[in-house]
Parts: sequence; C-alpha cells; structure tokens
Amino acid sequence: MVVLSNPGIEQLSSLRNCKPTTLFSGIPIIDPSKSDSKHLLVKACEDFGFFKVVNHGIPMESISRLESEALSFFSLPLSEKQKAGPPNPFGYGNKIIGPNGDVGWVEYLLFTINQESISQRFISEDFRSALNDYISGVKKMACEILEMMADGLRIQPRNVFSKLLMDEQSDSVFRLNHYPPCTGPGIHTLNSNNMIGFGEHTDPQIISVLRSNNTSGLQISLGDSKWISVPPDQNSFFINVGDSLQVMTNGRFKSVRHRVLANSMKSRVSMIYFGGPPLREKIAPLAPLMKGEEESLYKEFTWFEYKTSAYNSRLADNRLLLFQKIAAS
Ligand SMILES: C=C1C[C@]23C[C@@]1(O)CC[C@H]2[C@@]12CC[C@H](O)[C@@](C)(C(=O)O1)[C@H]2[C@@H]3C(=O)O
Ligand SMILES: O=C(O)CCC(=O)C(=O)O
Ligand SMILES: [Fe+2]
Repeated sequence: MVVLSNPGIEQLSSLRNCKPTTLFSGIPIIDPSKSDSKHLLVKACEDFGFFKVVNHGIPMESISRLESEALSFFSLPLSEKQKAGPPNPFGYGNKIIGPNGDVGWVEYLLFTINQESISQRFISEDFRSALNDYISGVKKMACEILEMMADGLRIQPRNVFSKLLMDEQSDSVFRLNHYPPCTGPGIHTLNSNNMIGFGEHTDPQIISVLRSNNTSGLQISLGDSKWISVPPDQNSFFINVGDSLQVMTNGRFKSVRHRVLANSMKSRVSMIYFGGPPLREKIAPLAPLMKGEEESLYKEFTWFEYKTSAYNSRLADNRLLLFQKIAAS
C-alpha cells in the first residue's frame, strides 16, 4: 500500500500499541439448523454480543466472487482507486476512518444499500453484480438470525427486528476492508508489536454480518479491557450485536467492542453488512422485553439522531453514553 503524506508517520506509529494475544477457542458457534440454536444465540448475545454462524447456506461461489472482485479493485494503482474517493462517507478510503481523525492500516470501500442493492457508479458492472448478489444473501441470513433471536427471547411478532432491515427505507451499509501486510516504511523496524488495522469500536446499527478471508486480526473485548483474538474462518460468518440492538433489548444484549490488528505477513480482506433501521425509526426497548416496573435505560431517540451523533464521535467513543438516562460509572 502506498503511504500517503496525510496521515503522517507520527499518527500511524501511535497505532503500534498492541500486545500479541493467542487465538480464543470459546467463541459461541450457532448452527441455524439445530433446534437449540435460538437459546444458544440469546446466550451468546448476552455474554459476548458476538457469535459465529456455520452451516449458513450462502453459496461459497457468491462469497469467492465478491472477494476476488474486491481484491482486483484493491490491486489497482492508488490513483485509480482514489477516483472512487474520498469517502463522504461512501466511497474509497485509505487509512483515514470516519470524519474525526481516526486512522488505521486499512483501505476500504463503503457503500450505502438502497432497497437491496448498491447503485454507486464508482465500481465496475461485474463488481456491482457480485456485491448485489452477496448482499441479498447476507441480508436474508441476517433476517433469519434476527427472527431466531425474537423466538429465543419469546417475543412476537418474530419479525420485530428483521422488519427494520426489510423496510425499503432501511439504512443499511456495506463495507469491504483490505488490510495489507503491515510492512510500511519505518513501521516494522521501529517496533515488532502489531499495528492497529481498525481501531476499537462498537457498530452503531442493529446487527453486523462479517466474513473475512483466513487471515487473523479480528479481536473482541468482553468489557474487561482484555482482548480476545477470533480465529479466522473463511467458511463462516461472524455476527456482531450493534448499539441499536443493545437499546432495543434494554441492555440485555451487549454491543460488542471489537478491533482489527494488521498482520505482518498476510493481507486480510473482510466484507461486512451493517443492518440498520430506517432513519425515522424510534430506537427504544421493546415492550414485551420489559419485566414488571422495568424502565428504559435510554432516552428516546431516532436512528437519524443516533447516526448523526455517531458521525460526530471518534471511533473508540462509547456512543451510547449520551443517550443513557443514568451515565454509567
Ligand atoms: C469514526 C467513525 C467511522 C464510523 C463513523 C464514525 O464517526 C464512528 C462510527 C464508525 C462506524 C463503525 C462501524 C462501521 O464500520 C461504520 C460504517 C459505521 O456505521 O460506524 C463506521 C463509520 C465510517 O467508517 O464511516
Ligand atoms: O474488518 C474487519 O474484520 C472488521 C471491521 C469493522 O469492525 C468495521 O468495519 O466496522
Ligand atoms: Fe465494526
């Protein structure tokens, strides 16, 4: 990857602060075809806000096609890729994440999804077709997972979450990330610690569906400032609970704090579908989940208000704090 003059090396060197960790074998695994999966899934969302889905039914051909289109794009000369940028927030971005000064050892393409498909013209017809085919598969899977969650929580109708993604005004986003091996000038010679590819954060939406190639790097935190390295699995999907789902379950499900470390040997390619509600949607705890006199932990807000506030925040900020009735200690 070509190193841009902005951000500078001082900024990027602040990313080398990660201690090596071992891969964790306790990530919950959900097989949707198994009868107990809805209960396991609820437990995973309560304990981790994160789990892996196997036996998902999305054809490998659809996944590989998108991965190879993405790799072809990221292999283009920087000047070609930059024709699809800068991200505003959609388009091609290189090292700069979001509008508020965050940087990472990553380049990416960010797309908005309008009614099932991507219409942005900054990529080729073949690339767009691979994206649209893949997105329709992961969206269907995300909705099935959300319906299993409703079943596991014993709430009705079972499309109470999934209808938000199915709404034609759903504000969903798709992202392709490419983390080149981190051998930039001055980086590995200064210090052998890992570099941050994508800094720690929670995803603001309802649910994120992540697939990566077999390169490690993704880590999750269980709120104890320790990081757990997620063993990569190119045949499975990883699900993140987003901030909006945490609010809709009044804190019962936890939005998972995660980050990506760049790998010094291999490049990582990830594809993430972020399922979000329509902008006008009120994000609030669902009544059937409230027990007795239980009160909402959050002030009332719409997805538009939350998203606006998120885009004014730094990646690592706890974006829900502003919307909590009682600030956490
Ligand atoms: C620093 C930022 C990038 C981000 C918008 C934000 O201001 C804070 C949230 C970030 C995040 C994290 C999850 C997704 O990757 C993302 C697309 C999103 O919806 O929220 C990114 C935003 C971004 O890269 O534009
Ligand atoms: O690239 C990854 O594996 C995760 C990136 C991520 O968390 C994000 O784009 O929000
Ligand atoms: Fe994320």
